[in-house]
Amino acid sequence: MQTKPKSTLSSRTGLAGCALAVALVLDAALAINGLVPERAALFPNATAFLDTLAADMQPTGIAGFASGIALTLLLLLPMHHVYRTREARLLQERERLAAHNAKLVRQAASDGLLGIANRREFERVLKLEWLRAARERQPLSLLMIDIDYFKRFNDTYGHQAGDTCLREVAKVLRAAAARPGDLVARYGGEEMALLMPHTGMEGALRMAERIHTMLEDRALPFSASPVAEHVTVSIGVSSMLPVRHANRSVLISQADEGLYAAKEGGRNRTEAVPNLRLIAPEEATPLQSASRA
Ligand SMILES: Nc1nc2c(ncn2[C@@H]2O[C@H](COP(=O)(O)OP(=O)(O)OP(=O)(O)O)[C@@H](O)[C@H]2O)c(=O)[nH]1
Repeated sequence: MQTKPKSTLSSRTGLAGCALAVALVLDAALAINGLVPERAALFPNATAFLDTLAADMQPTGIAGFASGIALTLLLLLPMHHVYRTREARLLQERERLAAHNAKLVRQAASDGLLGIANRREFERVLKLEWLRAARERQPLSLLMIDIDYFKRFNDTYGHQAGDTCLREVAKVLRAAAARPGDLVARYGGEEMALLMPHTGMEGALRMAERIHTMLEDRALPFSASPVAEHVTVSIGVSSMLPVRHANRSVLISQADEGLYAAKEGGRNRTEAVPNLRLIAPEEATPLQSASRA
């Protein structure tokens, strides 16, 4: 004896699916037989096939509908898998390109030999920091650092040793300038620059002294140097309170002047030309006026 299937959601859905399938098949059969009779004569086998299919669909019921679902899933699952795999591959590729792009940006901004910022990056950051300092009414300082008698160093030890020396000095500068906003850059040849936002003349002079001390401790041998047994540098310092529309190149030219004075004064030393106050007096806060007095 046959038991009646329980009226569950799945059996009702199965029946609905079956009814839909039958309806579709009958509709197709009617279309061939009724709507286009002259053409139906050309497809007697098709009509017979549809009749058989419609007849077959009825007794199979839920099983027919389930197998339809299974067939659909069998087709959809591999498609889903292909889609997910392709999506994962695209994500990987996007991450790889982003990393490569970041590397290119870093390379474009840094000096290939020393691994510090290059001149172009220095100019870019100087512009930003100048405007920021003007907006925030904060001092901006710059050290221009030049290795003493570097031509003689190259002549004595060779160019490769000269390159190593440059790298070591750059390392010392990076170690000395520990604040996140500080920027160490190769300004040209054996001349390097250290830009220090939020730093006044006093802090800049302290930083210069720290560099001399660290180089003394590092003691890179330079027996042919007329000023010491080790590699030394001369440093020019400039520090100012920028205003937005003033020419920022004055920060560089003042540091250059200081550097020239340090060289003239015997090298292995720091010189600073008097602080040029670029901030307009009416813009200064009482605190700044006091610190500048
Ligand atoms: N090895 C090496 N040498 C460089 C590099 N860039 C510049 N130089 C050398 O640095 C030297 C700079 O010499 P000068 O400008 O005459 O100055 P100096 O000999 O350091 O003398 P003072 O600065 O007056 O103490 C030159 O011999 C350049 O060839 C570099 O990337 N590698």
